Amino acid sequence: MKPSGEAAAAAAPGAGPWDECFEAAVQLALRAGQIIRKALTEEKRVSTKTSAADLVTETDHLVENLIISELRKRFPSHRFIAEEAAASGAKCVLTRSPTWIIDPIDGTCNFVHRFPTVAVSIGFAVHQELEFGVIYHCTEERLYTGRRGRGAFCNSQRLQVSRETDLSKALVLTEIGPKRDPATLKLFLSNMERLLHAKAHGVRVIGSSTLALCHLASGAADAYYQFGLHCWDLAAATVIIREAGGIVMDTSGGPLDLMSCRVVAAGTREMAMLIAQALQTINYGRDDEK
Ligand SMILES: O=P(O)(O)O[C@H]1[C@H](O)[C@@H](O)[C@@H](O)[C@@H](O)[C@@H]1O
Ligand SMILES: [Mg+2]
Ligand SMILES: [Mg+2]
Repeated sequence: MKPSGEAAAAAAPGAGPWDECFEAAVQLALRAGQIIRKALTEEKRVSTKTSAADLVTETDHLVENLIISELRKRFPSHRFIAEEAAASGAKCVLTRSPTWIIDPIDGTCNFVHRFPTVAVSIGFAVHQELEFGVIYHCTEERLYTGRRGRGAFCNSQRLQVSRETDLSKALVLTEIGPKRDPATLKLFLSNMERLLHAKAHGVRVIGSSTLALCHLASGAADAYYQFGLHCWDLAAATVIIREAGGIVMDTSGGPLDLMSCRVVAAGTREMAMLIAQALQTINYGRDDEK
C-alpha cells in the first residue's frame, strides 16, 4: 500500500503539540524518497568522508539541503543536527530547543551500488527528549513513524516488537561502522562470533542502520547492536522502537546516550541485556565531541 501523509496522520489520531512538525516531516520524507528513488538508477558523483567505506553523494547533500531549507522556512527558531552538515564541521549539540535530527540518505553505500535498501530518517526532539521519528524506506515505499506516547506504524499498520528472550532463538541485526583498521575489524567479527557461539539463529547486516532498526520495531528481528553509528541514525528509529514496545539502550546496559555512537536495541530488556553482556566495546568517540 502506498504511504501517504494522511495515512501517517490518521495512524496517530488526536491533536498534539507537534502535529504540524510531524506532518511536515512526513511530507518531506515522502518528497525526499521520490528524489532518492529516481537518483538510485542514475550516475553518481561519489566522495569519501571518514574512511574509504564512508561514502557521500551529491544526492545526500541535495536531500539534506532540501529538508533543512523547507523546515527552516516553516520553523525559523528550530535547530538542526544533520549528517552532511556535521561532516562539513557543524557541531552536534542537542539543546532544549526544538531540534531536527536528519540522515538524508541512510545506506549511502547501498545507494551508490544501486542496492535498494535505502532510507531517509527525520527525528525530532524538544527539551532534549525525542518526540517523533519518521523513516521512509524509499524503494519499498514503507513509511515508518513513531510519536511519543502514540504508537509506531508502518504505513497504517501498527508495529509491535518481538517478545523473544532466548538468544538461542534470536535473529540479530548489526551494521559495520566506518572504521576498517585491522583491530576494529577483529573486534567487529569477534562480537559477531560471540553471538553465533551463543547459538543465535543468525546475524544480518543490511547496510542501513535505520531500516534494520525499523525491522526490529516490526518484530522481524529480535535485537540490534552497533558501534559506529550516529545520532542521526538513532534518533527517529529510537522513537519508533520504543513506541512499538521495545528497548533502546547503551551497550553498557545503561540508558541510551544518543551521542555515544553505540547502541543495543531489542524487543525485550532480557534480550537487550544478553546482547550487551556478549559485546566487546569498539570506541568510535562521540558525535558531540567531533
Ligand atoms: O549511509 P549512512 O547514512 O552513512 O549510514 C550508514 C553508516 O555510514 C554506516 O557506517 C553503517 O552504520 C550503516 O549501517 C549506516 O546506515
Ligand atoms: Mg546518511
Ligand atoms: Mg546513516
